[in-house]
Amino acid sequence: MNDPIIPKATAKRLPIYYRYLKFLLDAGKTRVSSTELSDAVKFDAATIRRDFSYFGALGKRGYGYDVASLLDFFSKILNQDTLTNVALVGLGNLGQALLNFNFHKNSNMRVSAVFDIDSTLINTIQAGVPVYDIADLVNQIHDQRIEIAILTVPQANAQEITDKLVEAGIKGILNFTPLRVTVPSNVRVQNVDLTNELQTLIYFIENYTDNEIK
Ligand SMILES: NC(=O)c1ccc[n+]([C@@H]2O[C@H](COP(=O)([O-])OP(=O)(O)OC[C@H]3O[C@@H](n4cnc5c(N)ncnc54)[C@H](O)[C@@H]3O)[C@@H](O)[C@H]2O)c1
Repeated sequence: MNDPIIPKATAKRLPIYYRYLKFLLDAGKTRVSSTELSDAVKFDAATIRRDFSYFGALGKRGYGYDVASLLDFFSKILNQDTLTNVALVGLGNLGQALLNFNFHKNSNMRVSAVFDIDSTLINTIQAGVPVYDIADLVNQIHDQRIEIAILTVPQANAQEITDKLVEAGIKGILNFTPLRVTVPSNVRVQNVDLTNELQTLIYFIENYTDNEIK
């Protein structure tokens, strides 16, 4: 299926909509209004209506949105129907935490291969996932057809490992290292920086009084 081209900000809100709609469905709710959704997910109702309109999902006045069909639609866009195997590179403090978490709330993606240079970790199974020598990265990722990697190595090794991931055919990298890695245009990098997030939160708390924050 060809995904519709949607604004990045809308795409970022999709998993949040998805989680809440799943919660509603599990709770036996069949429909939801944009106002109810707005209260739950804390985006204003107009934003939600605009977001949904990108998918051709138009709520009916006095009825709202049909939960099951929205969920079905979002799950296709978010690829929830197919299992996504993810590689984790760097099994230190942060890598261990992510591996133990292993996206259990979302049964459609999981870390299925770990890579490290530490000989005490290589060829062991950690949290049910095999740990490979970093020297095998290109071969393993290629053979296992893994397209997404989480990068939790020291900053000094980040670019070198990124280059190997690109060589192996990775399409997306969730980069936790502070380095803004360089990749070719066909590879997407999503940077995660908890310090930034915390600073942003502090800024909003100090500068805004209510929930006008998007
Ligand atoms: N984004 C954030 O909010 C955030 C938070 C904490 C840490 N970090 C970053 O995440 C990274 C990991 O942090 P940490 O505290 O887990 O570090 P760590 O030192 O505990 O772990 C690093 C791991 O990478 C492995 N490693 C080292 N060189 C490697 C290589 N060439 N190939 C494969 N594996 C290699 C090490 O053996 C170790 O297991 C760092 O870059 C750190 O700055 C980011």
